[in-house]
Amino acid sequence: MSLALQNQKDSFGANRTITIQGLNKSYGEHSGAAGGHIHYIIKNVDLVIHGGEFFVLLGPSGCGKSTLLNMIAGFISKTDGRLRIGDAEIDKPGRDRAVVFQQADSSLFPWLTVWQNVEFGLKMKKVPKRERRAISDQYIDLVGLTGHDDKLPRALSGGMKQRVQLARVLANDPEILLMDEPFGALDAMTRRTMQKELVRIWSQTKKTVVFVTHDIQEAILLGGRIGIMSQGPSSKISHIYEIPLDYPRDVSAAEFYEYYKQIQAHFDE
Ligand SMILES: Nc1ncnc2c1ncn2[C@@H]1O[C@H](COP(=O)(O)OP(=O)(O)OP(=O)(O)O)[C@@H](O)[C@H]1O
Repeated sequence: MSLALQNQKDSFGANRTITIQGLNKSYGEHSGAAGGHIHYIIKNVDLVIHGGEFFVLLGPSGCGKSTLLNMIAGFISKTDGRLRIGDAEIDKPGRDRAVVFQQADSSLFPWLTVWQNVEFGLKMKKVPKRERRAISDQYIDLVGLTGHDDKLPRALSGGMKQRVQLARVLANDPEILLMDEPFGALDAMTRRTMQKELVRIWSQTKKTVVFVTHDIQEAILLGGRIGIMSQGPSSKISHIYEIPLDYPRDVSAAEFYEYYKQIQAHFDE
């Protein structure tokens, strides 16, 4: 492991803990027969995500997973409650967090090559060119894109673009990676490859990962813990499953299927 990655690995700890207490999000106030009520998207969310853990938010479509992730990102303001990283209350985006979106296309600059996209944030931070190149090369290598440095995004497959997005985010060295169904637009085989790669990258960098999905199998493949969000409105974390299986995980293993059945039954209740 390179020195830069080792340093990142050594630097995580309690200051990266995400603590959420009584968090509410509502949009607007609507009149009702009883004289008015507030429409809550999420209500009374309590959750602690530890520094360095791989935490999955799993729930049905529209329950509020992206809303919660975007609140942690600082893109969406809370209505009330507490949301902290370490001791700091979150009320805006910060360099400690980065978001990986489902559509890599909308986050990459089409006129920049792979390595220019990856080094972009470093350039904005005025990191010297030689250092930028070294850091970019390191992350291009980490995501398995060595040899594709000079290609433009239009010459890449969907999976490769998602790797570029990941390398760019990692090059900025955020402490927390917020991933919103990042593999949702990929075909099944590429998706499986990317899931394996993400586990490998996470185990090397030990970033805190908060990963949103509505796919139970993906949640069990990736998550150290899985927080189940209830159907909205007024969604909350209804249960947390610990998944103590070793990585890489085998979807055909009996233990894997046991977790699948338990979680499926949770949604069928
Ligand atoms: N700006 C907004 N104003 C009003 N309602 C909103 C706004 N943004 C999101 N919502 C509502 O909040 C709810 C939760 O949306 P969100 O995108 O967080 O769900 P999700 O679980 O991520 O869904 P999916 O899995 O389909 O992406 C939805 O009912 C949505 O219509």
